[in-house]
Parts: sequence; structure tokens; C-alpha cells
Amino acid sequence: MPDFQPVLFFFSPLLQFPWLFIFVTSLSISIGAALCALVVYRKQLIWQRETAERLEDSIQSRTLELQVALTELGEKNRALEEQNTLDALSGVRNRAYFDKKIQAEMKRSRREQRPLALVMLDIDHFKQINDQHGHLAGDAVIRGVAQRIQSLLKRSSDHVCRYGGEEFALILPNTDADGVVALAEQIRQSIADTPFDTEIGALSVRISAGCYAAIAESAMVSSNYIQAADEALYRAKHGGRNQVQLTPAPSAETAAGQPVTEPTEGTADESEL
Ligand SMILES: Nc1nc2c(ncn2[C@@H]2O[C@H](COP(=O)(O)OP(=O)(O)OP(=O)(O)O)[C@@H](O)[C@H]2O)c(=O)[nH]1
Repeated sequence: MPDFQPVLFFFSPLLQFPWLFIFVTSLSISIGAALCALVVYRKQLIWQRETAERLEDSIQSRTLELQVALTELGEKNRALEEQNTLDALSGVRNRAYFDKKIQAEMKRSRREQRPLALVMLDIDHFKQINDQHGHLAGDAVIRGVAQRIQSLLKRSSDHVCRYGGEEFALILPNTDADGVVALAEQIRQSIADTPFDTEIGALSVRISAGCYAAIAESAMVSSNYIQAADEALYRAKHGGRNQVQLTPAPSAETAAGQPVTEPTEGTADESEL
């Protein structure tokens, strides 16, 4: 049996005054309850803070993961966009890229008042290559010509695009008539001088090129450039192939119709293929 004697001794005066007993008891209970509430509140605060910290950490790591994923996605998108501008067979830019690029470069030419040059370049008698050596050899020639042109372009702003079939278009910003003819002639010469390796052996190839260079005027559209270069290409083909022709810009004094470069001796047009 516990000894309640000391407790009774402590409370005995209080028991004589019930209202004091009630007051002290209520006060003790209130203080106890308040202390309990304080402890619970403090624990809740700590728990909330820890939860908030955990949440913040988790948000930070997720944000980082998201940023990495977005960067990767951006890179993949760019690679895909880049892929979409390339011609599958030749590896150079495709026609869709050409259509956009020429318009952008015409705007730049107009804005900066600098000449923009276009070359339309076509492999001579390409049908005969296909017919005599097969389409795989023809494909190898298209690839070889594309790479050769690419290797001869010196400025990063120069672009070679496969315009279609065995025809290529070169966009050469900041290039005047003399410059475009010199470059086209260098390409023609290199292609004529060095045969292309194919599965059936080395094949000699010739090309014809039509050039046009002008500062784009506000009324001009891309088809004006293409038409002018095409006219020069037509003259090159009909003038004997394996040559470069220029359509002068309206203000230029050069007379149209004169071959800018003559067929190189020993590079017979029909007999080679
Ligand atoms: N192997 C191959 N042949 C193609 C490709 N695209 C177009 N051709 C062929 O290229 C040939 C082009 O023939 P033409 O337009 O007569 O031109 P060409 O024989 O070069 O004659 P000229 O341009 O007048 O010198 C056609 O036989 C097409 O089938 C291709 O991707 N691969």
C-alpha cells in the first residue's frame, strides 16, 4: 500500500479551502495542457520544416533532371532538324534546305548590299553512267561529286545542296560574278581531272555549271536567281558541256551567251562515257 501521507500533508491545507484546491488543480492542469500543446506544436513545426526541406531537395533534384532532359531533347531536336536538311544519298544539304537558305541569303544580300551568287551544276550525260554501269555506280558518282564540291568550298557560309537527280545548287554569299565563275571553274576542272572510285572502277565525269551573281533587289524572288543560273546552265549544256557559263546581272556589261570557260582539251564530251 503506497504511503500518501506526504501528499496528504501537502494538500491538507488546500483541502480545507476547496475553492483554492480547485483553482490550483485547474491551474496545474491548464499549465500541463499548455506545455503539452507547446511540445506538440514544436514537434509539428520541426516535422513541417523537415518535410519542407525534403520537398525542396526533391524539387531541386527533379528540376535538375528536367533541365538535363530538356537539354538532351533540345540536342536531339537540333540533330533531327539537321538530319532533315540533309540529302540521304549525297550527304550534302537537300532541296528543302536550299529553298529556305536562298531566301534567307537574298534578304541578307539586300540588307548588306553585298552580292549573292548561285551556281546550278549538272553532271554531263549522267543517264549514260546509269545505263552503262548501273544505278549503284551512278549513286557513287553523285556522292563523289557532292563530296568533291564540298571539299572545294572555302567559306563556312558557302553551301552545296542536291537540287534534284544529278543536279546541285551552290549558294555563295558575298561572292561577285568573277568569284563565282572562278570557283565554278575550279570545281569543273577538279571533277574533270580526277575520276571517281566506284564498285566497277574509276569513272571519269564532267559537269556543266551555270552561274549568276547579283545584289538582291527588293522586287526579286528566289526563282529569279534560279532562272538566271539555269539559263547559264542551259547555255553551258548547249555550248558543248564541260564548261561554266554566267548570266550577267542586269547592270553588268558582260554580254550573255559567251562561254566563260571553254571545254578543256582532251575532255571530250560524248566519247568519255
Ligand atoms: N543513280 C542515280 N541516278 C539518278 C538519280 N537521280 C536521277 N538520276 C538519273 O539521272 C539521269 C538524268 O538524265 P538526264 O536528265 O537526261 O541528264 P543527263 O543524262 O545528265 O544529260 P545532260 O544533263 O544533258 O548532260 C536520269 O537517268 C535519272 O534517272 C539518283 O539518285 N541516282
